[in-house]
Amino acid sequence: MALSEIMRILAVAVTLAASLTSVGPLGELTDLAVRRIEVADLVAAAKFGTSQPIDDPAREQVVLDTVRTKAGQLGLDPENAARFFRAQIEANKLVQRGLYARWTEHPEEVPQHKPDLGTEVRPILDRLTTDILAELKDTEQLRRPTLKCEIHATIAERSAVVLHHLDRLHENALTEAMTEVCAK
Ligand SMILES: O=C(O)C(=O)C[C@]1(C(=O)O)C=C[C@@H](O)C=C1
Repeated sequence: MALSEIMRILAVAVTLAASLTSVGPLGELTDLAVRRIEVADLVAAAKFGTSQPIDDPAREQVVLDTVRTKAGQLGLDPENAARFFRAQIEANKLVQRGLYARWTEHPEEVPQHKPDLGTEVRPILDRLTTDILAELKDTEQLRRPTLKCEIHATIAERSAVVLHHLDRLHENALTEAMTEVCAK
């Protein structure tokens, strides 16, 4: 097979992989939870080796207040939305703690680039808040405490682990993040 042919097939494969979402009606919401978990790596990189603690209750309050306000504007139950985001925050902290432990033991794995929390990382989390709320709205009818929802959540979560090549730390964080998905 000619090299140009191989390159063409590779390009198609990469495009397909990039456009894939996790499986089922909760796939997109699950992928957004994964993105938020992956941003935890940046949060950890920003904070590690500084005096800024992993737990920042004031920032959590800001995140959750924003969630309640925007959820209300979308016609979502503000407290349910806040509960979902509390799980996202717990998942984020789980990753940060895991990476701190890893980097303390293996300092050579500490990222070279230290992003700025305020100007680089939190704006990404803020954009994800908007995207996640829109997806919570889109999946509102399905997300009830039913077996059907639990099955879709499990399918989406399992496929996300494979699709995004999550290691055990990020897989555990995703499980944490999805605890409230069917608890409408
Ligand atoms: O913004 C931070 O400092 C974070 O660590 C992120 C985050 C979050 O998930 O939104 C997680 C833990 C903190 O307590 C506050 C917020």
